[in-house]
Amino acid sequence: MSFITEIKTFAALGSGVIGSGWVARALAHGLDVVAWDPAPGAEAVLRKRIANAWPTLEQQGLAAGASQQRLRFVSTIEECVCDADFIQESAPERLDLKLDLHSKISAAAKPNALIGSSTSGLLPSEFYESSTHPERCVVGHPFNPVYLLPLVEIVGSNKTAPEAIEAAKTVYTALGMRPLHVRKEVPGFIADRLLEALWREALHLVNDGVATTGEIDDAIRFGAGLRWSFMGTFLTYTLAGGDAGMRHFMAQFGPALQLPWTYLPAPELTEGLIDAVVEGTSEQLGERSISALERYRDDCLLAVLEAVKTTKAKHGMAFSD
Ligand SMILES: NC(=O)C1=CN([C@@H]2O[C@H](COP(=O)(O)OP(=O)(O)OC[C@H]3O[C@@H](n4cnc5c(N)ncnc54)[C@H](O)[C@@H]3O)[C@@H](O)[C@H]2O)C=CC1
Ligand SMILES: C[N+](C)(C)CC(=O)CC(=O)[O-]
Repeated sequence: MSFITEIKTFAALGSGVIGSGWVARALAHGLDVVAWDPAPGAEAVLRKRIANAWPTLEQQGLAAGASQQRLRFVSTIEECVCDADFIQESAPERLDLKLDLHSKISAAAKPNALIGSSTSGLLPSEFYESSTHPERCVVGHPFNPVYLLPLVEIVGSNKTAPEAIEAAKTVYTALGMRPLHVRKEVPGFIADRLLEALWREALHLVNDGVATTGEIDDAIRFGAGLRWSFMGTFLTYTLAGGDAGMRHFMAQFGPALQLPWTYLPAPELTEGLIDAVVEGTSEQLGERSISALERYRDDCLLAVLEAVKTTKAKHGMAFSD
């Protein structure tokens, strides 16, 4: 089985937060992009989002021929996918919607064009159930902002060909990403399972009046958040065990896992909790607009990515090591 891995035309279905991020990444990599989104006014919103991200992408370095003008917005699913070499769906997270959409996308697509879904947690065996040529269908779960963060989790369904996983790795790598194959099809995959555990505990802390949303964000951004950009929890805790390493760490801190530090089940999403979270984050946002905050986030991420890259190079490591 062979799949297209030399991509000239990238199709994006759904152009919200994530779909627009894919479009920006693909355009910055010098591809032609065809996009479709059924919402009224979606094209204008998409072009505005791309324009907001473009200065960051220019700073990072555009591929030869990269241009915002190479985006074509079309009015049907079929027009969007029929000539595409690679297809990425970023539609709302609803099983019924994705099932229907993928049966239409896959019927109109070239049979050897890979199809990726941005889903954060739906299972590909379920929503690719009625797809044509399901052997080329995968999840390609990205992280926001898609045009800067390299991680993409690749998850196959029970019908995905192993060659399609390898081909998807090739395509996403060519788009400047760092693919991670999630070998078991589990809800939340790897990354969201971790992020959700943190998010759930954060909501408990707000709900219990222990901390405000700003204080919790401070606890992340001045501590573990800084080291997470270059070292994961397992290696970090190996260092926390001193010269004796992880075995000593487990002996010293393992028993704390039995203490009631975490709640595990999520708190009930009462109106009170929702208000506390919305009010807390509005205060954190202050007078800044969402696009100003996006530009600020992008500048910080560029600086962190550059610093990590330079430092890894000093240690003889590639960025993806
Ligand atoms: N927002 C996030 O942080 C992340 C979201 N994802 C995943 O990306 C996907 C999209 O999420 P967002 O971009 O956040 O949502 P969004 O709400 O920002 O965008 C969804 C877009 O899909 C469009 N849409 C509505 N019906 C559609 C249909 N039938 N076909 C195609 N498009 C349709 C909407 O008009 C909207 O523009 C979801 O599967 C989500 O789980 C993945 C990673 C992160
Ligand atoms: C909130 N979310 C589950 C949609 C988040 C993601 O899937 C990844 C991210 O960008 O944090």
